[in-house]
Formats: sequence, C-alpha cells, structure tokens
Amino acid sequence: MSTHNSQDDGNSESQNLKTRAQMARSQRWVVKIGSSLLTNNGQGLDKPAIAEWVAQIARLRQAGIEVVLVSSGAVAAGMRRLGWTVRPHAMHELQAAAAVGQMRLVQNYEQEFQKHDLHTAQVLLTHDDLSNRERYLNARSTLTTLLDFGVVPVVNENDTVVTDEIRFGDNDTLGALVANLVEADVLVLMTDQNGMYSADPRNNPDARLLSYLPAFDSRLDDMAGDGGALGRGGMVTKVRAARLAARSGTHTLIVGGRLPSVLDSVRAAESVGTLLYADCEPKTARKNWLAGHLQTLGELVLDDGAVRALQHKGKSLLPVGVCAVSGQFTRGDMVVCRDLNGAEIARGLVNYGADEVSQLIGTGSDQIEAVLGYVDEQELIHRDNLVLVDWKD
Ligand SMILES: Nc1ncnc2c1ncn2[C@@H]1O[C@H](COP(=O)(O)OP(=O)(O)O)[C@@H](O)[C@H]1O
Ligand SMILES: N[C@@H](CCC(=O)OP(=O)(O)O)C(=O)O
Repeated sequence: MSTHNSQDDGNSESQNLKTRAQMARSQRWVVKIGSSLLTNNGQGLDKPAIAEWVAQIARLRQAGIEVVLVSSGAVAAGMRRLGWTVRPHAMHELQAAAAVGQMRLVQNYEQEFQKHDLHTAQVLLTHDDLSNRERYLNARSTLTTLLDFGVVPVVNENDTVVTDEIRFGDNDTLGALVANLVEADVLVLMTDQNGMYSADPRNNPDARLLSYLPAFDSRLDDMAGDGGALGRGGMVTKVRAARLAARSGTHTLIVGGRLPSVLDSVRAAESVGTLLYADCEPKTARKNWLAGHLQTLGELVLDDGAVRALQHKGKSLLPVGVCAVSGQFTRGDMVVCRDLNGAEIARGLVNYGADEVSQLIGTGSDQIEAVLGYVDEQELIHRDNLVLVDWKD
C-alpha cells in the first residue's frame, strides 16, 4: 500500500521527519494499547504481546523517557475469564466483566514490568475525576509523582462505577485527556492496523496509509471509520483524541502494535504509522484542563459584539453581550458559548448560576448589584477561565 503525506498545506516529507525527530527526543509519552490489539481479536489477553510491549516501554524508560500507559482490555479479559463468548449489552454485566478483567490485566503488567525492575501503579479514572477541578489536580499530582519516582502508571477507565452518560467509552479519549493532564509531548495510540488509512482497510484493500497530517485536517473525518468488534471507537475516536491532544500541543501517532519493536522505531524517528501533528502552541495547564473538560451544563448565546470581543480582543464575557441562556448550571460549572447562528465559539467556567444569568441578560456590569442585590464578579466568564474553539486565544 502506498503512503500519503499532506502536500497541499505545504508540509513536506522533511517536515514529517523533523517532527518525528522532535518527538523522538521528547521526554514524556502517553502510550495507549487498544482492546482489539491486546486481546488478539478476542482470544483473551495476548500475554506474549504484552511481554513484548512492556520490554519496549522498559527500553523507553532506560532512554530517560517517562511513560504513562493507558491500557484497555479489562472487559475482554473479564469476558474470557467468565467464559462469555459474546460481549454483553447490559451495563452491569459489562461492569462485572471489567472488574474481573482489570485484575488479570494489571497482574500481567505488574509481572512483566517486574522483570525489568520497574514498578507499576494502577490508576482508574472516571470522567468526573477529570472534570472536577480539585480531583483533576489530584489526579495530575499523583501521576506526575509516580513518574518522578520512576513508576509506570497503568491507566484505564474505572468501568465498574461509570454510567452511560459520563463514560469515555473508548480509551482513545481517555489517553488524550491523560496526555493533557500530564502535559505529555506525544500520544502513541497502538492499534491493530499499521496506522490510519484513507479508508477502513478491513473493507477497502486499496486504502493508502496516511503518514503525516495536521490533527485538525477536516479530510480526516471522511476517512475515519468505526471500530472492529472488540474495539470501541475505531479511527473516529482516534482522530477526536488527536484533536484533544493537539490542544495542549501534543502530537499523536497512530501505529500498529504488532509491528516489531514499534516503540523503538518511534524513538528512532522512523516513519512508522500516522502522525497527526499539533500545529498550535502548547496551552497552560489550566487551559488544557478547560479544553478537555467535556461535560457542559448549559449554553449562552452571544451577540455579535460579544463574539468579536472574545475572538479578536481577548476579552472576558460580560452579561451585556448575552442574548439567551439555557441549561441547569451553578457558579463554577462549564458552559458553551454560541454565536447567533448556533456555532460554538468558546466554553468556560461561569461565575453565576443559570437563574442569575437569566436575570442578567443584556445588563451592564455596573448594574449587576442592582439586578441581583449582590455582585460576585463583573464578568460572566473571566478570560482566564475561557477557551476559544479555535484555541488561538
Ligand atoms: N481509516 C481507517 N484506517 C484504519 N483503520 C480504520 C479506519 N477506519 C476504521 N478503522 C478501523 O478501526 C479499527 C481500530 O480501532 P478499534 O477497533 O477501536 O481498536 P482499538 O481497540 O485499538 O482502539 C481497525 O481495526 C479498523 O477496522
Ligand atoms: N475500559 C475498557 C476499554 C474500552 C475500549 O475497548 O477502548 P478502545 O481500546 O479505545 O477501543 C476496557 O478496559 O475494557
């Protein structure tokens, strides 16, 4: 199969190699191993393959690279252990399988890493842990402390407690948010294909392997298909994850986990897999957190003046620029800001609850006290707590 670089935006093969060389020299990587790979297409955990990936990660550690491992496979391993051949639909059964399988998973990693004198730590995260400012900060300091001590954190979603509404579902998204969390330089998504192709290679034998594209290239949306029977999101969630990661300046590499010594190849800056590069400047940690904060509880519609103030003047959002409000939110919650056409332009942490904002629509900041009887802040959303959708703020 031929490979493909993005030519029309001026990125040449030399840029590709340059970015790969820069990635190879970087210090902190998040490596995600997907379900379809880990379970060898449903045959239970592929232990020899796990041993091989662990050996590769150990070599990265020896080279001074800090690695956070995000590993799927709990549900599949649990199903195997319980003798189930078909993935259940009922949430409680999936959660039971995950609880059983997670034990198998970490047991394997602990055993294998021990052979290389490396300690592991199990870190199970939920959406709430990353969307709550305090828990986010705790998760961040635990992970960075583990890295400081030379431990390899093994992260998965805390499947046994999450409900449908708040689950990541796929570990690509979790990997990207963990990359945001620890400010990783690289997110490596290891999967069962050798990278991302121009179409799903399972159904399109002529599909081309993509080599180097910006994560925000809109053509990726047409080329990304769904996942296989065991994986969750296919390339759709990998592209989405690359975009989340790019918001904090992290490059994403989608590579074939079965390629021999693939992580060594990445470290040698070889042109393996698909590099979806970040072409925006790294954000501060707080903005990263905001960008990855997926759960929003309300919406504000802004007039044209407010949109301009946010997009072009670097201003905070004032109540005078708000035309409509919806949703149930309180002070400190995340809300989406839309223009009059309904397009999302920003999201941020709001200083007033939904009822208060309803009363403040169109009000000058000097009138807040007169309307509410008190004033918390002059702004509805302070600039520091606001991230524009194009992330150029
Ligand atoms: N454009 C594409 N290029 C490569 N794979 C694709 C593409 N579109 C869809 N896929 C599918 O995505 C699958 C990998 O995703 P998934 O099954 O979710 O695995 P993982 O568990 O590794 O996340 C591949 O097996 C492939 O069938
Ligand atoms: N948390 C789940 C993983 C979900 C999943 O399969 O994700 P992915 O590997 O991205 O397709 C598990 O451990 O089974």
